[in-house]
Amino acid sequence: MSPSRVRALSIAGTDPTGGAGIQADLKSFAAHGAYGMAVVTALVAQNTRGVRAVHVPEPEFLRAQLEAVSDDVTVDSVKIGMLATPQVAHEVTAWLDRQRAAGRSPVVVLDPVMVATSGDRLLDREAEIAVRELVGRADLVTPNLPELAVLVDEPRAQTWAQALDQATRLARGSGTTVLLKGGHLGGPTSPDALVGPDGAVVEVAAQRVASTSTHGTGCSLSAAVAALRPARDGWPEAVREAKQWLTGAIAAGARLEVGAGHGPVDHLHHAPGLGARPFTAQVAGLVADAVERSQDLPFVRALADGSLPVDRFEEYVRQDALYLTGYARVLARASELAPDGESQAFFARGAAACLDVERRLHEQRLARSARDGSRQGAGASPVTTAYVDHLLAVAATGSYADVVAAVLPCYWVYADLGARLRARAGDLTAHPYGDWVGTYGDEEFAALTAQARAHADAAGRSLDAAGRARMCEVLAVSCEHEVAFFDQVRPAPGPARATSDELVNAGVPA
Ligand SMILES: Nc1ncnc2c1ncn2[C@@H]1O[C@H](COP(=O)(O)OP(=O)(O)OP(=O)(O)O)[C@@H](O)[C@H]1O
Ligand SMILES: Cc1ncc(CO)c(N)n1
Repeated sequence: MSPSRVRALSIAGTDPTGGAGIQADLKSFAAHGAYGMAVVTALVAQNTRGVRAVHVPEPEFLRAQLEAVSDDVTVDSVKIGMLATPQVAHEVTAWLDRQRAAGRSPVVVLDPVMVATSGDRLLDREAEIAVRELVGRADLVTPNLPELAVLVDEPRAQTWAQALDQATRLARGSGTTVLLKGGHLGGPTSPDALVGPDGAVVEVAAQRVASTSTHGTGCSLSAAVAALRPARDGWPEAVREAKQWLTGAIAAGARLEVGAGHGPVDHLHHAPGLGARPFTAQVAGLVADAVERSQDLPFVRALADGSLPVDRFEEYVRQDALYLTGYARVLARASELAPDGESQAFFARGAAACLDVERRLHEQRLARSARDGSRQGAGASPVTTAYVDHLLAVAATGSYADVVAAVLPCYWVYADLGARLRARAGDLTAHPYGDWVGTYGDEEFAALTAQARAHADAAGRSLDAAGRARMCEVLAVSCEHEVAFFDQVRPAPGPARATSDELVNAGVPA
């Protein structure tokens, strides 16, 4: 059996701020599914603003690290970065030669690092010659324009055509494929080109991103290509994929908020679910705000202290029953769209429970009007209609995630408000609306709400930023409707404190 992942080794310097060097290489390997390993050539005290100091361990220690890896692990791919001194370059060259002599031939990508993005040197002048020797041992070398100039021992190219000409001579002379990086040219695009030893040129175009998050782009790109190459057909395939990933990583870099200089790229930008905050954590503030505003409404205050006239409570319950029939349809739609059996069953049970509640409320109303001849009241109010229409619109046009976000506030706002009212109301046995408060403030409803939140988080996990934003919008609108729903009933002044007899059947059971 072949191993499940490409085993990739970075031989490079460090960046304690994690944007360049070994640290960037390991992230880049992981971002492309490789198993990452690292041998340190130099310890660099640097950050996004510049290099402060470089410590190069003894060459013997570098050799010991390299041997520790190759004595034990089959290396499929090697990325070589900062070499610092001629001695370091010679050690790496000698190790590669020993690997080849032993019949091992990992893919070798050489990033001829000479200067950091900040402009600081990372390579001795004398080491430049030693790096030229290494080019011939690599399968791919990835110079930027200044590095290419050093490798061909000529002045820096001023145009893309001059750069291609230098790259062609380097490839022919060394027998190594060159990935020429145009990042330093300026202009609206950031073109790169693969130049083969036979002179064949494959250009890999990419949009230039207006961003200062370019610290370690060269490291990250060469590591990505090293991770991809053993699992792809050729250099063009590996480079195109890596470039596309890097362009996204540069664009997402600013949001990391790392450092005040040239910031790092976001290596994991293409895995939005990874490490991102759960959806419910993202919207918890919105829901808390809706609960705050609801609890201060005249209707809710009067409900909590029991001063609400019973006809006002009945009006609320009537609207709630009308709402629940619509809400049940939307829960059924969530069940229909659900990605797995558990969520399918959860929302189907929710729909059935709502219809049970609605039926009970309806029967109580019929019984009451038969008994005392009271009016049954009109149909759905504009406020109720607006809420139900919002839910039905999401159900008709939205994704499963959208529908789950839309139905969530009905659970969440009620559960949190119920818990507060319950705490505020004290002993419910003597409370005129004790049934209602007890139902929404109880642990069972809190558990259902926690499950609904978990389903929303699961739905949000695999979404990109736009999908998440849609969920947030839909939930925010539902929260507004929740508040408006409570606010539609004004506790009219009046003596009508509910009698216990009137209220026996008025509660809303779960
Ligand atoms: N602003 C940008 N937008 C898009 N791609 C960019 C941008 N800047 C650099 N790149 C790409 O990043 C890769 C590395 O670019 P560059 O030529 O700057 O290498 P480098 O100088 O070795 O990088 P570094 O020293 O920062 O590690 C190239 O593929 C280049 O096209
Ligand atoms: C260790 C190291 N390698 C490469 C670069 C180039 O960005 C850097 N800044 N640091």
